[in-house]
Amino acid sequence: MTVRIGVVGTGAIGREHIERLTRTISGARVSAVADIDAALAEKAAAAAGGARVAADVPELITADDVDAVLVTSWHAAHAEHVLAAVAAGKPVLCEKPLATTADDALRVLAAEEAHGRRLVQVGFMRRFDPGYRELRRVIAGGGIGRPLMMHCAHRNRTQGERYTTEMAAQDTAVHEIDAARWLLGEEIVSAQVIMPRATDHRFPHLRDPQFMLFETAGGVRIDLEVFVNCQYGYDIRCETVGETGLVRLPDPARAEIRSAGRVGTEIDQEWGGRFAEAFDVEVQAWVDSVADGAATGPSAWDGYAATAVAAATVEAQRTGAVVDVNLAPRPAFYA
Ligand SMILES: NC(=O)C1=CN([C@@H]2O[C@H](COP(=O)(O)OP(=O)(O)OC[C@H]3O[C@@H](n4cnc5c(N)ncnc54)[C@H](O)[C@@H]3O)[C@@H](O)[C@H]2O)C=CC1
Ligand SMILES: O=C1[C@@H](O)[C@H](O)[C@@H](O)[C@H](O)[C@H]1O
Repeated sequence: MTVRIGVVGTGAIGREHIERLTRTISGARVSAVADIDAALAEKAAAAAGGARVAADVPELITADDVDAVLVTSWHAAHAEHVLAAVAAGKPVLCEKPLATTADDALRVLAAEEAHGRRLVQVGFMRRFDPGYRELRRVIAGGGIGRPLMMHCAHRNRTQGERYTTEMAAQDTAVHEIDAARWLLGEEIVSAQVIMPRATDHRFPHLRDPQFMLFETAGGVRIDLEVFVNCQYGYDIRCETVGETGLVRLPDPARAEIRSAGRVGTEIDQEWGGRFAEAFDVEVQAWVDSVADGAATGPSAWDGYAATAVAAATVEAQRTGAVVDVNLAPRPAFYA
């Protein structure tokens, strides 16, 4: 079976996923695309080798030539697009975040549960990265004893003018929020944000960098530096300290260069390069799950829990206080 995919949003990651689906992934093809920017949609359709441009998003989602939906629109539109896919009974891979408010994410949970079968996978691709998988194996296997603390950093080279202070939580930190929940097997119960001196290399409206502090239900403390205009590259760090040792995310394997009196390796510049393998594995697993008729991977519950923590982090940015995260009870459907 070839899964026919409709892509909503043909910006940066939409185009990367279209190329991936067209050249790398087996068992799928992009049959239709939609974007509010018609010129971008036309270009993406051509790159997909003959996909059509849908009249609009609802037409794409309900079309007969679309078996499954890939949502790569802006974060604030995700919940609406996922709800439309669930209403049409179609599997959907939604780039993170699932939503920007906990209430919107809860609407997705309710709709999926009413449908009666899992349809939603959220694009937390770190769960498919070999380094993160190794971290999880070591922690779950007791290799560092009981985890106590986690130190993380999420650095982007630069961010454009559209990027806001809130997005540091909703769009950027949400990766580490999900990864911490997944690595530790515990929910996050509070968030706090401390603002260091701001870099001059940013648009004036943005607070950058930010220190975020989280606590899990079991008392693990997590510190996360989000610095999205660090200038030097795309740098993702994660170290978990346990009672008997620590485990640290490896840098991706890169050849060692010795030249001009120095020894070193190249630093990735963008997310697309750093997580290329993880994206390939993630999207292939999603396509396979659609063909098998049984959703796997990060669920709508994971999307909701991460959104709720990110929303508390946005409140903490504004107030400077420690903000509690009060998750709704986890439905048996997501056990
Ligand atoms: N997993 C990861 O590492 C990454 C995830 N993302 C996520 O992917 C999403 C898209 O990010 P980018 O591609 O960087 O943004 P982008 O701005 O380059 O592309 C988004 C596209 O969606 C379109 N769009 C927005 N709202 C729409 C609507 N209501 N209907 C139809 N089209 C709409 C825009 O016109 C634009 O072409 C974001 O949620 C972001 O968080 C982005 C980059 C990396
Ligand atoms: O998901 C991503 C972007 O949306 C986000 O804006 C960046 O900060 C992240 O590094 C990238 O992985």
